[in-house]
Amino acid sequence: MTNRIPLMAGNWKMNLDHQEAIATVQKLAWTLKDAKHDYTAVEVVVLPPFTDLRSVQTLVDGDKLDVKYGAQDVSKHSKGAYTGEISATMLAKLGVSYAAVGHSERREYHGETDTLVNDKVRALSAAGISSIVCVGEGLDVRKAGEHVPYTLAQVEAGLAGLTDEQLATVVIAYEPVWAIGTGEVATPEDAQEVIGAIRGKLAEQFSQDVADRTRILYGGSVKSSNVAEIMAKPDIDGALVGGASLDPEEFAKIARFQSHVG
Ligand SMILES: O=C(CO)COP(=O)(O)O
Repeated sequence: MTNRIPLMAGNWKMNLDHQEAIATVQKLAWTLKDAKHDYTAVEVVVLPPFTDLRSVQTLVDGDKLDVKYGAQDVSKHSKGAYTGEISATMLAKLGVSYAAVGHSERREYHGETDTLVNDKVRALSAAGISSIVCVGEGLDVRKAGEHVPYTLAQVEAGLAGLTDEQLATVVIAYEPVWAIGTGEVATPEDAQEVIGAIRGKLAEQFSQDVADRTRILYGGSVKSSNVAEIMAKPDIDGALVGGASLDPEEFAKIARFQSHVG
């Protein structure tokens, strides 16, 4: 038995300003309260744009909400002349619990590499923030049947040289690029194949203990209608949800996936 607590994280991407963020998190928290959601059984996290974080913090602290929040990216640098960057310590000061790193959109549009991902994980760990390290193959790689080795290489390089202490703050999200925002969800079997392989890789690269305790999420067109079958797979510990997380009632249903299981 493992004690990996399922994690449902909503990546808002570049959507919802700080006022919309307040309304959305309020609605999410109320919906989950009505459903008597047990946050110790399924952790619920939102990843709003940076400009929303202070407002979300004020709401969460003021109303003592159990919803956690995080960032979609972070700088590898700790401070200084890095125009436009946001440091892990700045995020920690805003009560941020998680930050995504290496999202495929950042890899594609901002040239983010596995080496940079590795530096960002280190910076976040030093600030006490959990990384959600995103990996996953594009359609060409999938078609070539290379999706497992491709994704495992991202894991290997992204986490290279990390200590047990640094790994303790890492969550991995497997997001096949062809399933992001396309409505084309990987089958639960596809997701389990790669996520199971990632867990095997963690055992080989680090230890069985690290493999057993690290949470690995699936991301790519997750909705309330498909989350339960994805979560039924043994190695899948949660979901990184894009579009569907912008609707707080839909995202609450995703977090309540167990109530859909027979
Ligand atoms: O990229 C994603 C989450 O990080 C997935 O996005 P969608 O859920 O919109 O496919």
